Amino acid sequence: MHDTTGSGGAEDVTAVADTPPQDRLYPLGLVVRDRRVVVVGGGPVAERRTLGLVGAGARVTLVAPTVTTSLRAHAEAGTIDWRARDYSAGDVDGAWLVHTATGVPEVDSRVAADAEAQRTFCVQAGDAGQGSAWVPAVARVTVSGGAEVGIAVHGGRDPRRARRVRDAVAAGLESGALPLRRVRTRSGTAAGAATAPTAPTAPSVTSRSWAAVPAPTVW
Ligand SMILES: C[C@@]1(CC(=O)O)c2cc3[nH]c(cc4nc(cc5[nH]c(cc(n2)[C@H]1CCC(=O)O)[C@@](C)(CC(=O)O)[C@@H]5CCC(=O)O)C(CC(=O)O)=C4CCC(=O)O)c(CCC(=O)O)c3CC(=O)O
Ligand SMILES: NC(=O)C1=CN([C@@H]2O[C@H](COP(=O)(O)OP(=O)(O)OC[C@H]3O[C@@H](n4cnc5c(N)ncnc54)[C@H](O)[C@@H]3O)[C@@H](O)[C@H]2O)C=CC1
Repeated sequence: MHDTTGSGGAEDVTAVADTPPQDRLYPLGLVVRDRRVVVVGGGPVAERRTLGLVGAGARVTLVAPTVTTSLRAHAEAGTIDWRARDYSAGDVDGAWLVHTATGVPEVDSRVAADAEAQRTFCVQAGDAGQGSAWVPAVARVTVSGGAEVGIAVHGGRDPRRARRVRDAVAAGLESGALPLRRVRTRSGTAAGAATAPTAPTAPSVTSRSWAAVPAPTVW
Protein backbone atom coordinates (compact mmCIF):
# COMPACT_ATOMS: atom_id res chain seq x y z
CA MET A 1 0.00 0.00 0.00
CA HIS A 2 1.40 3.35 -1.01
CA ASP A 3 0.97 6.55 0.93
CA THR A 4 0.18 9.22 -1.63
CA THR A 5 -0.75 11.92 0.86
CA GLY A 6 2.78 13.21 1.37
CA SER A 7 2.30 12.74 5.08
CA GLY A 8 5.82 11.54 5.62
CA GLY A 9 5.34 7.77 5.77
CA ALA A 10 8.13 5.48 4.71
CA GLU A 11 6.18 4.73 1.53
CA ASP A 12 7.02 8.21 0.25
CA VAL A 13 10.36 6.95 -0.99
CA THR A 14 8.58 5.12 -3.80
CA ALA A 15 7.02 8.32 -5.10
CA VAL A 16 10.14 9.28 -7.06
CA ALA A 17 12.70 7.18 -8.88
CA ASP A 18 15.86 6.13 -7.08
CA THR A 19 18.91 8.30 -7.64
CA PRO A 20 21.05 6.58 -10.26
CA PRO A 21 24.32 5.38 -8.70
CA GLN A 22 26.40 7.75 -10.82
CA ASP A 23 24.44 10.69 -9.39
CA ARG A 24 24.86 9.70 -5.76
CA LEU A 25 26.68 12.07 -3.43
CA TYR A 26 29.89 11.03 -1.73
CA PRO A 27 29.35 12.06 1.91
CA LEU A 28 32.38 13.51 3.66
CA GLY A 29 33.20 15.48 6.80
CA LEU A 30 35.39 18.45 5.99
CA VAL A 31 37.99 19.85 8.39
CA VAL A 32 37.57 23.52 7.54
CA ARG A 33 39.32 24.89 10.61
CA ASP A 34 41.72 27.71 9.59
CA ARG A 35 40.96 27.14 5.94
CA ARG A 36 39.66 29.90 3.71
CA VAL A 37 36.08 29.48 2.53
CA VAL A 38 34.43 32.06 0.28
CA VAL A 39 30.72 32.82 0.62
CA VAL A 40 29.12 34.97 -2.10
CA GLY A 41 25.87 36.64 -0.99
CA GLY A 42 24.80 38.07 2.33
CA GLY A 43 21.14 37.07 2.76
CA PRO A 44 19.57 34.49 5.08
CA VAL A 45 20.93 31.51 3.14
CA ALA A 46 24.49 32.88 3.08
CA GLU A 47 24.10 33.65 6.78
CA ARG A 48 23.06 30.09 7.62
CA ARG A 49 26.00 28.62 5.73
CA THR A 50 28.46 31.21 7.13
CA LEU A 51 27.45 30.54 10.73
CA GLY A 52 27.99 26.82 10.21
CA LEU A 53 31.41 27.44 8.71
CA VAL A 54 32.47 29.85 11.44
CA GLY A 55 31.28 27.31 14.00
CA ALA A 56 33.68 24.81 12.48
CA GLY A 57 36.58 27.26 12.58
CA ALA A 58 36.74 28.26 8.91
CA ARG A 59 38.19 31.61 7.82
CA VAL A 60 35.23 32.99 5.93
CA THR A 61 35.57 35.68 3.29
CA LEU A 62 32.11 36.96 2.42
CA VAL A 63 31.48 38.94 -0.76
CA ALA A 64 28.19 40.88 -0.95
CA PRO A 65 27.13 44.51 -1.21
CA THR A 66 24.56 44.09 1.58
CA VAL A 67 24.42 41.62 4.49
CA THR A 68 22.07 40.56 7.27
CA THR A 69 22.35 42.12 10.72
CA SER A 70 23.99 38.98 12.07
CA LEU A 71 26.59 38.86 9.29
CA ARG A 72 27.34 42.55 9.80
CA ALA A 73 27.94 41.88 13.50
CA HIS A 74 30.36 39.07 12.63
CA ALA A 75 32.20 41.36 10.22
CA GLU A 76 32.46 44.07 12.86
CA ALA A 77 33.68 41.54 15.41
CA GLY A 78 36.31 40.30 12.96
CA THR A 79 35.06 36.72 12.85
CA ILE A 80 34.49 37.03 9.09
CA ASP A 81 36.16 39.11 6.39
CA TRP A 82 33.43 41.04 4.53
CA ARG A 83 34.12 42.48 1.09
CA ALA A 84 31.20 44.93 0.74
CA ARG A 85 30.76 44.82 -3.01
CA ASP A 86 29.56 42.66 -5.90
CA TYR A 87 31.37 39.45 -6.74
CA SER A 88 34.25 39.80 -9.14
CA ALA A 89 36.61 37.38 -10.82
CA GLY A 90 39.42 36.38 -8.49
CA ASP A 91 37.33 36.36 -5.31
CA VAL A 92 37.36 32.57 -5.13
CA ASP A 93 41.10 32.26 -5.78
CA GLY A 94 42.76 30.04 -3.22
CA ALA A 95 39.53 29.03 -1.50
CA TRP A 96 39.15 25.47 -0.26
CA LEU A 97 35.39 25.67 -0.60
CA VAL A 98 32.89 28.14 -2.08
CA HIS A 99 29.24 28.85 -1.39
CA THR A 100 27.17 31.09 -3.61
CA ALA A 101 23.69 32.32 -2.61
CA THR A 102 23.05 35.66 -4.29
CA GLY A 103 19.61 35.00 -5.76
CA VAL A 104 20.98 36.24 -9.10
CA PRO A 105 21.27 33.21 -11.39
CA GLU A 106 23.96 34.73 -13.66
CA VAL A 107 26.13 35.62 -10.67
CA ASP A 108 25.71 32.23 -9.01
CA SER A 109 26.52 30.52 -12.30
CA ARG A 110 29.68 32.58 -12.71
CA VAL A 111 30.84 31.83 -9.17
CA ALA A 112 30.20 28.11 -9.67
CA ALA A 113 32.10 28.16 -12.99
CA ASP A 114 35.05 30.06 -11.48
CA ALA A 115 35.23 27.57 -8.61
CA GLU A 116 34.99 24.61 -10.98
CA ALA A 117 37.79 26.01 -13.15
CA GLN A 118 40.15 25.96 -10.17
CA ARG A 119 38.86 22.60 -8.86
CA THR A 120 37.27 24.04 -5.75
CA PHE A 121 34.03 22.50 -4.53
CA CYS A 122 31.08 24.88 -4.75
CA VAL A 123 27.59 24.82 -3.24
CA GLN A 124 25.23 26.69 -5.56
CA ALA A 125 22.19 27.50 -3.39
CA GLY A 126 19.91 28.60 -6.22
CA ASP A 127 20.49 25.64 -8.51
CA ALA A 128 22.08 22.60 -6.94
CA GLY A 129 22.62 21.03 -10.34
CA GLN A 130 25.27 23.64 -11.11
CA GLY A 131 27.20 23.03 -7.91
CA SER A 132 29.66 20.32 -6.92
CA ALA A 133 28.61 19.98 -3.26
CA TRP A 134 25.42 20.05 -1.23
CA VAL A 135 24.87 20.96 2.42
CA PRO A 136 23.13 18.27 4.50
CA ALA A 137 20.67 18.90 7.31
CA VAL A 138 22.83 18.81 10.43
CA ALA A 139 22.36 18.31 14.17
CA ARG A 140 24.82 17.71 16.95
CA VAL A 141 23.32 15.68 19.75
CA THR A 142 24.87 15.75 23.21
CA VAL A 143 23.64 13.85 26.24
CA SER A 144 24.62 14.04 29.89
CA GLY A 145 28.16 12.80 30.22
CA GLY A 146 29.18 14.65 27.09
CA ALA A 147 28.66 12.02 24.41
CA GLU A 148 28.11 13.75 21.12
CA VAL A 149 27.37 12.63 17.61
CA GLY A 150 26.88 14.70 14.52
CA ILE A 151 24.03 13.83 12.20
CA ALA A 152 24.22 14.88 8.56
CA VAL A 153 21.34 13.93 6.33
CA HIS A 154 21.02 14.32 2.58
CA GLY A 155 17.46 14.19 1.36
CA GLY A 156 17.93 13.66 -2.35
CA ARG A 157 17.48 17.34 -3.22
CA ASP A 158 14.52 17.64 -0.89
CA PRO A 159 15.70 19.90 1.96
CA ARG A 160 12.59 19.60 4.06
CA ARG A 161 12.72 15.81 3.85
CA ALA A 162 16.38 16.00 4.95
CA ARG A 163 15.37 18.18 7.90
CA ARG A 164 12.54 15.81 8.84
CA VAL A 165 14.79 12.75 8.81
CA ARG A 166 17.48 14.65 10.74
CA ASP A 167 14.96 15.68 13.41
CA ALA A 168 13.66 12.11 13.73
CA VAL A 169 17.15 10.69 14.22
CA ALA A 170 18.04 13.46 16.69
CA ALA A 171 14.87 12.76 18.68
CA GLY A 172 15.70 9.06 18.73
CA LEU A 173 19.18 9.77 20.08
CA GLU A 174 17.93 12.24 22.66
CA SER A 175 15.26 9.86 23.93
CA GLY A 176 17.67 6.95 24.16
CA ALA A 177 15.84 4.92 21.54
CA LEU A 178 18.97 4.99 19.36
CA PRO A 179 22.46 4.18 20.67
CA LEU A 180 24.71 7.11 21.53
CA ARG A 181 27.13 5.62 24.04
CA ARG A 182 30.84 5.82 23.43
CA VAL A 183 32.39 2.70 21.91
CA ARG A 184 36.06 3.64 21.88
CA THR A 185 37.53 4.03 25.31
CA ARG A 186 40.70 6.01 24.54
CA SER A 187 40.33 9.60 25.65
CA GLY A 188 40.19 12.27 22.99
CA THR A 189 39.19 10.06 20.12
CA ALA A 190 35.88 10.49 18.44
CA ALA A 191 32.93 9.23 20.41
CA GLY A 192 31.76 7.38 17.35
CA ALA A 193 32.40 7.17 13.66
CA ALA A 194 29.85 9.87 12.93
CA THR A 195 31.30 12.41 15.35
CA ALA A 196 32.60 15.55 13.69
CA PRO A 197 35.96 16.96 14.79
CA THR A 198 35.60 19.95 17.06
CA ALA A 199 39.19 21.07 16.91
CA PRO A 200 39.04 24.46 18.62
CA THR A 201 37.65 23.01 21.84
CA ALA A 202 38.89 19.43 21.61
CA PRO A 203 40.72 18.12 24.68
CA SER A 204 44.45 17.52 24.36
CA VAL A 205 44.98 13.82 23.93
CA THR A 206 47.44 11.01 23.77
CA SER A 207 47.52 8.71 20.80
CA ARG A 208 45.12 10.08 18.20
CA SER A 209 44.14 13.69 18.21
CA TRP A 210 42.21 16.14 16.09
CA ALA A 211 45.25 18.34 16.62
CA ALA A 212 47.08 15.83 14.43
CA VAL A 213 44.98 16.86 11.46
CA PRO A 214 47.44 18.67 9.22
CA ALA A 215 47.12 22.41 9.40
CA PRO A 216 46.83 24.16 6.05
CA THR A 217 49.73 26.31 5.02
CA VAL A 218 47.54 28.92 3.39
CA TRP A 219 44.01 30.12 3.90
C1 LIG B 1 20.32 20.49 -2.91
C2 LIG B 1 20.67 21.49 -1.79
C3 LIG B 1 21.98 22.12 -2.21
C4 LIG B 1 22.48 23.13 -1.19
O1 LIG B 1 23.21 22.72 -0.27
O2 LIG B 1 22.14 24.31 -1.35
C5 LIG B 1 19.58 22.52 -1.60
C6 LIG B 1 19.02 23.20 -2.64
C7 LIG B 1 17.90 24.03 -2.62
N1 LIG B 1 17.18 24.33 -1.50
C8 LIG B 1 16.13 25.12 -1.84
C9 LIG B 1 15.14 25.61 -0.96
C10 LIG B 1 15.14 25.47 0.42
N2 LIG B 1 16.15 24.92 1.22
C11 LIG B 1 15.80 25.02 2.51
C12 LIG B 1 16.57 24.60 3.61
C13 LIG B 1 17.73 23.83 3.60
N3 LIG B 1 18.38 23.41 2.47
C14 LIG B 1 19.38 22.57 2.77
C15 LIG B 1 20.13 21.87 1.84
C16 LIG B 1 20.02 21.86 0.46
N4 LIG B 1 19.29 22.71 -0.28
C17 LIG B 1 20.73 20.85 -0.38
C18 LIG B 1 19.96 19.53 -0.35
C19 LIG B 1 20.51 18.53 0.62
C20 LIG B 1 20.01 17.16 0.26
O3 LIG B 1 18.82 16.93 0.05
O4 LIG B 1 20.86 16.28 0.12
C21 LIG B 1 19.49 22.37 4.26
C22 LIG B 1 19.17 20.89 4.54
C23 LIG B 1 20.90 22.63 4.80
C24 LIG B 1 21.30 24.10 4.84
O5 LIG B 1 21.02 24.86 3.91
O6 LIG B 1 21.90 24.46 5.86
C25 LIG B 1 18.45 23.37 4.82
C26 LIG B 1 17.57 22.86 5.96
C27 LIG B 1 18.41 22.85 7.23
C28 LIG B 1 17.66 22.83 8.51
O7 LIG B 1 16.45 22.83 8.56
O8 LIG B 1 18.37 22.84 9.53
C29 LIG B 1 14.53 25.63 2.60
C30 LIG B 1 13.77 25.85 3.88
C31 LIG B 1 14.27 27.03 4.65
O9 LIG B 1 15.10 27.83 4.16
O10 LIG B 1 13.72 27.19 5.75
C32 LIG B 1 14.11 25.94 1.30
C33 LIG B 1 12.80 26.62 0.84
C34 LIG B 1 11.70 25.59 0.84
C35 LIG B 1 11.89 24.47 -0.19
O11 LIG B 1 12.07 24.76 -1.37
O12 LIG B 1 11.83 23.29 0.25
C36 LIG B 1 16.20 25.38 -3.25
C37 LIG B 1 15.20 26.17 -4.04
C38 LIG B 1 15.61 27.65 -4.01
C39 LIG B 1 14.66 28.46 -4.86
O13 LIG B 1 13.46 28.18 -4.87
O14 LIG B 1 15.16 29.38 -5.52
C40 LIG B 1 17.33 24.70 -3.72
C41 LIG B 1 17.90 24.71 -5.14
C42 LIG B 1 17.83 23.40 -5.84
O15 LIG B 1 17.21 22.42 -5.39
O16 LIG B 1 18.41 23.39 -6.93
N1 LIG C 1 19.89 26.03 -0.95
C1 LIG C 1 19.10 26.43 0.02
O1 LIG C 1 19.09 25.87 1.08
C2 LIG C 1 18.20 27.58 -0.22
C3 LIG C 1 18.40 28.35 -1.33
N2 LIG C 1 17.63 29.44 -1.55
C4 LIG C 1 18.07 30.27 -2.69
O2 LIG C 1 19.30 30.91 -2.25
C5 LIG C 1 19.44 32.17 -2.83
C6 LIG C 1 19.67 33.25 -1.78
O3 LIG C 1 18.57 33.34 -0.93
P1 LIG C 1 18.47 34.50 0.17
O4 LIG C 1 19.65 34.45 1.09
O5 LIG C 1 17.11 34.44 0.75
O6 LIG C 1 18.61 35.79 -0.80
P2 LIG C 1 18.56 37.37 -0.54
O7 LIG C 1 17.97 37.97 -1.76
O8 LIG C 1 17.98 37.69 0.80
O9 LIG C 1 20.11 37.77 -0.46
C7 LIG C 1 20.91 37.84 -1.60
C8 LIG C 1 22.26 38.37 -1.16
O10 LIG C 1 23.14 38.33 -2.28
C9 LIG C 1 23.79 39.57 -2.41
N3 LIG C 1 24.13 39.80 -3.81
C10 LIG C 1 23.32 40.16 -4.83
N4 LIG C 1 24.02 40.32 -5.97
C11 LIG C 1 25.32 40.03 -5.64
C12 LIG C 1 26.53 40.04 -6.39
N5 LIG C 1 26.56 40.37 -7.70
N6 LIG C 1 27.67 39.71 -5.76
C13 LIG C 1 27.65 39.39 -4.44
N7 LIG C 1 26.53 39.38 -3.69
C14 LIG C 1 25.37 39.69 -4.29
C15 LIG C 1 22.80 40.59 -1.86
O11 LIG C 1 23.50 41.77 -1.47
C16 LIG C 1 22.23 39.83 -0.69
O12 LIG C 1 23.09 39.95 0.42
C17 LIG C 1 18.19 32.33 -3.69
O13 LIG C 1 18.50 31.89 -5.01
C18 LIG C 1 17.18 31.41 -3.06
O14 LIG C 1 16.22 30.99 -3.99
C19 LIG C 1 16.63 29.81 -0.69
C20 LIG C 1 16.36 29.06 0.43
C21 LIG C 1 17.14 27.90 0.76
